[in-house]
Amino acid sequence: MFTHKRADFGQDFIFGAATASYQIEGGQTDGRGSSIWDTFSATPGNVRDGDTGRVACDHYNRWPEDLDLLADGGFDAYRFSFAWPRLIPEGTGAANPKGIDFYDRLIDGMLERGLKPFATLYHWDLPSALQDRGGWMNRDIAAWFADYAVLVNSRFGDRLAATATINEPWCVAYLSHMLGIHAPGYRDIRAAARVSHNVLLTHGTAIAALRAEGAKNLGIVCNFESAQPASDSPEDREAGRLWDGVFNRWYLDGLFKGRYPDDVLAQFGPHMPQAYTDDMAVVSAPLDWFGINYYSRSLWAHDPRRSAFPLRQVEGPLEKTAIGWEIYPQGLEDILTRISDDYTKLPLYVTENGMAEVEGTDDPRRVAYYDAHLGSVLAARQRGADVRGYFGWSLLDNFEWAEGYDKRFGLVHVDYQTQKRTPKTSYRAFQTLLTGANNPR
Ligand SMILES: OC[C@@H]1[C@@H](O)[C@H](O)[C@@H](O)c2nc(CNc3ccccc3)cn21
Repeated sequence: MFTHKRADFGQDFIFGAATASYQIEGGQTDGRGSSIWDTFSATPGNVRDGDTGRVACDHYNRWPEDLDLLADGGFDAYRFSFAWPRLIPEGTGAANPKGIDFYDRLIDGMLERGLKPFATLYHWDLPSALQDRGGWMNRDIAAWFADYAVLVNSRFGDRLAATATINEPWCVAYLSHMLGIHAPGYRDIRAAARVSHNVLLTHGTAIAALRAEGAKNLGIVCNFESAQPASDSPEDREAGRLWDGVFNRWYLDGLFKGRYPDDVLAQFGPHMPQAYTDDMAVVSAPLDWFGINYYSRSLWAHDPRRSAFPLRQVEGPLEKTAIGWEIYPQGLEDILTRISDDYTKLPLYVTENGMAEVEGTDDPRRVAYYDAHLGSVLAARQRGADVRGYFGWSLLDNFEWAEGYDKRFGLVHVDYQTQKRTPKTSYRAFQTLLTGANNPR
């Protein structure tokens, strides 16, 4: 079990678990439109074992059981995402009544169980029809997304505890348009530069539209890692700092200082959209809270072979998870205090933290991982960071993007042949922390 007690976090601290629509819902029916992850995963070579989200955890049909797992575990909140193609199949235009009905029932189901709905408007499943129109590379996506956000707010906003516009703009931009590892799979510095701006412009445009509708408790979720040099050489120290710019400072500086970091701009060079500086007031729109996803650290060395972003990742020596990420709890304390000290005094939520582990329901390593990272949250709070909540990633084993179903992050095991859910030891650890009991269902 954990070494911490619920009282250590204060009575108002929120504990939750997180998921995302494409990773768990399945339900490619009832008017849901195609998403870029449907097409990306259907393309051979993009996802391990050719896995897709066609069925996933069948959450579209099994959501009552999954909400029961959250309630029985003693969680206060559920971080979920809306599937844009389920609500507006073509991305713009007519809404899908069956999509609205699904999320109506899901959100009411949370409220009936005393779970606070923490919503994310976009967790990577862009409607394919919008990709046909340029997707994130088209500046018009800001208006398309704002209209979608206003629809969500009009139908569900009065029941949501908190709303994030976008999950992990770095993944939407760099991972998906520079590295090509996620959908739509571009490997193009010009696309990456333009999307790195458009994704934040879209966020800010949606915030303005939602404010005009009277929406409250608005934020964004960004992913951070502790970017460190692979050696003490000046070149490697510069490489570590540049990656910190790419992964962390681009978003922190953009959102909270209204400017992009010069070292990253220098790498993007002439590929930035013209007059992007005119958008920075919109990009840095005031927020009500800020979400931090943290998993690990990364080590970087100078790589002179590369004209842009001259760096390469180096494998580190620390214990690793089943997805190969080093276990480095200190990095969570560091990023929380850095954001609080250098960027914003907004309420902070750890909106994702967790680890991939080999299949099985007894997961002592994951218990130790969570215990250590919860300790980092406490340490950051003691250093003045206003951390208001923590969400474990993930409630369920699920579709892990390019890794398919091979990598399991769940507190609850899923047998994909039978869809049987089985709480793991780590779920029991949270249940004991949150309810004082270890009451197997
Ligand atoms: O990979 C685990 C989770 C993933 O399932 C979530 O959908 C996503 O929000 C998420 N973000 C990270 C951290 N960022 C990241 C870094 C490299 C590749 C992919 C994601 C991890 N995760």
